[in-house]
Amino acid sequence: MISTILPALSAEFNEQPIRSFLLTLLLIPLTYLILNEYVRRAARIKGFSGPPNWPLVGNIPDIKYNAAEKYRQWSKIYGDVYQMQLGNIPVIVVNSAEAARKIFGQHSQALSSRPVFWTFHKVLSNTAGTTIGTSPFSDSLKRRRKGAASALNKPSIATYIDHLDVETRDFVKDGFESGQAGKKGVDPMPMIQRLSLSLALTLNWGTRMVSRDDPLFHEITEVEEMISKFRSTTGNLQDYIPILRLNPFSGGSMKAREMRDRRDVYLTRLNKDLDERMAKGIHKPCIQANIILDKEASLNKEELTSISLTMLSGGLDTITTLVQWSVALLAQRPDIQEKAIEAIRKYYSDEEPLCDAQDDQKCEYIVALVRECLRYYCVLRLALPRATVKDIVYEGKLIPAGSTVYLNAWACNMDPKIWHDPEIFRPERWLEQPDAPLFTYGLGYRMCAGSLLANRELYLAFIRMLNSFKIMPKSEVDTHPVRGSADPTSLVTMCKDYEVLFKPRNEKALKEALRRSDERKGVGKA
Ligand code: HEM
Repeated sequence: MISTILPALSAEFNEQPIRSFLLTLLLIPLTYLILNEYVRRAARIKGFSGPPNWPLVGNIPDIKYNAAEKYRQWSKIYGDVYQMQLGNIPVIVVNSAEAARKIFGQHSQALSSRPVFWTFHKVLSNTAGTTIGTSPFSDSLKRRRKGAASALNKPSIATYIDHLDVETRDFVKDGFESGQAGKKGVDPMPMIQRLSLSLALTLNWGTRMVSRDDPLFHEITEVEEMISKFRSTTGNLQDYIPILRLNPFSGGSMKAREMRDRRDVYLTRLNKDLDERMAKGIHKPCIQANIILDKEASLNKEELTSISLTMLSGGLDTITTLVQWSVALLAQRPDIQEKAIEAIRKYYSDEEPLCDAQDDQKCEYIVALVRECLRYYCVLRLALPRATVKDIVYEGKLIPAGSTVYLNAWACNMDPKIWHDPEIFRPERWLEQPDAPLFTYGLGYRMCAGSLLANRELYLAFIRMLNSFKIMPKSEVDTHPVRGSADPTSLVTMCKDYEVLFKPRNEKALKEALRRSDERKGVGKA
């Protein structure tokens, strides 16, 4: 048959070259579309229903904005667990507390991997550039997780209290000074970014970020923010539509490479500075130095860099955006601030605005307030995507090894079977139901390794900020977690820019507390 078709085609080309050329131009993409459609359909996971989807792109156009909320709405039609398709890749989405417990809780090991994305893993990162949170399962990941887990467990955190003390104190001082004691509006975002970054640098490299005027502050926050965008599960079309990877001028890939190069510069500088201090014997104890000196840690250079990156980026976009949303809400809710002050007064007077840095979350209302902020402003709404390494059977249906699974932490936090009023911001719910599940840190084997540190950091920052200031709105901002999102396509949800007034509750006591604390710690020590 081919022996008759080929000569016929060849004759057609010779007789009608332009028509044949145009026809070929049309036929190639059409053939690709048909073949790809076959591949896409074959990839679907049997037995799981889900929303209808488009050829080539699947459900990408449907979930471009506020994906987690769209998934939550779909769960009302297709059930708690359904599948949708991003380009060629089918994804199982888990939307309720009960289903999350059954799938992520009972199959922890089976869900121990992360999917590999073209832009992030193949263009942006090599092993050294991949954080623990974005690494697929491997022996190297197990070693890196072990290193990070021992640096982030309870006994280790107890040794970081001095650092938490200095950084949260400087956060309050920044609010007081840049806000001119409540007279000038301030944007709290850079303040909290400095806190998070300085803590990460101290814990990891033994060096502080004293001021937000430092050019390194701008470089790291800008690059890490851009890199976080490349981790967007919907922003990079070439991740799901293989043919787009052939485009050598892809703006996404070029930008990703530029960010990788810029990140390499500051990582090399931070590592080199620490090496020099270690060689001179003047370094401060820190995670990198501990691992380098630990002969049994058996981590290679790439793995060490991966841990540094994890420590650097782990709290940078999560803690910062959470505090940004929370301060905006508190400014608009004087009633919650009053309740917080009433609860704080059981332990600290207004003469002690900085409270006690050693306080391990004894004020129950502040603990409840932090948990409610984490629930309501679940910043990583789809946690981090998981890949299965073994088959899972859920309600008689098979999720085969190698599948991608999303935990819709946002929907689980809003589960009406757990809460009768999930849409309302109400810290008291955590006093009424202290054992209720919180999904913001994920679930199972790959759950957030930094949650204990984050909780302690948030508690101290909140109690000090609330006992030092009455927070008042300076500009308007929508604090609704969906409507108010500044970039509804982003992996990490943040609110729009705004300003607040930090009015000291007792200015004299605050000045004195900051002065005494400066004296004790040595102001601005790097
Ligand atoms: C409010 C602050 C934070 C939030 C909301 C948060 C949230 C998350 C989430 C949702 C995951 C994925 C969990 C999963 O797949 O089930 C994760 C992973 C991770 N987080 Fe956090 N995180 C926060 C702060 C931190 C901090 C401060 C650190 C470290 C300094 C950290 C280190 C990690 C690490 C190492 C992982 C990867 C775990 C793994 O893949 O094995 N996180 N985080």
